[in-house]
Amino acid sequence: MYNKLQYISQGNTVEEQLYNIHQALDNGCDWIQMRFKNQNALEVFALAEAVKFLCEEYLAVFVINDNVHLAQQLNADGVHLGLSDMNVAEARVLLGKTKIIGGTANTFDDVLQKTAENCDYIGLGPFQFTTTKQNLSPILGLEGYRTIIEKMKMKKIQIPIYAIGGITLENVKSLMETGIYGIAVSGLITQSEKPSQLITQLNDNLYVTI
Ligand SMILES: Cc1ncc(COP(=O)(O)OP(=O)(O)O)c(N)n1
Ligand SMILES: Cc1nc(C(=O)O)sc1CCOP(=O)(O)O
Ligand SMILES: [Mg+2]
Repeated sequence: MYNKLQYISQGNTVEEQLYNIHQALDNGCDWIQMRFKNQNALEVFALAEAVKFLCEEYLAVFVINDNVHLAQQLNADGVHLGLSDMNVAEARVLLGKTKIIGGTANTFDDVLQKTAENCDYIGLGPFQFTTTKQNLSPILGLEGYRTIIEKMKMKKIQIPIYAIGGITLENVKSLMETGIYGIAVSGLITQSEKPSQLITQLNDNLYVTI
């Protein structure tokens, strides 16, 4: 099954992105989502080629945010598609059955739609306010996850749910208790001064054996 911790990359230049992604890999992340928004195509391609190589070297999953054609061109492991990106069905035709296609949700109706589209996982957020992404959907908070996960259980929907948006180490235990599958984080890992210790602590809270 999928890793329970996703690192969503950040950085304003190819160099910054590569540094942050390399650091995440070096300190134990094994699922990288390359998220490099509003850049020119050549820079994005150059970064994606380098990240593909790094992820192969570290045996990490390599997912590209938004750009299905780039994921196809580089044979990435998958893509993450938001509510205003290419639809899942079209991406599935381009990428095929074996690639990972994740989708964004903010409401239970979004979850129903992503499930109907046969997404492989859902990024449900935002958990709380974050400056990493502009134009956030309404903030869910713990109660928002509890409500949506409960509705999923009633409908016997079992698609893996990743919480995303402003997540800190202190939030992980209570988020997992809502029934989510895992978490996706960006700033927490990027800005950490002790990334190895942080990633170990995150995984300790994510892979809790009962
Ligand atoms: C795991 C995960 N969940 C949600 C998102 C947000 O995707 P999207 O809504 O397309 O917004 P941008 O990331 O494109 O700004 C994500 N990237 N990853
Ligand atoms: C990429 C993204 N999508 C979100 C959503 O709510 O769909 S929140 C978000 C930013 C996640 O970064 P950080 O861990 O630094 O808050
Ligand atoms: Mg997107």
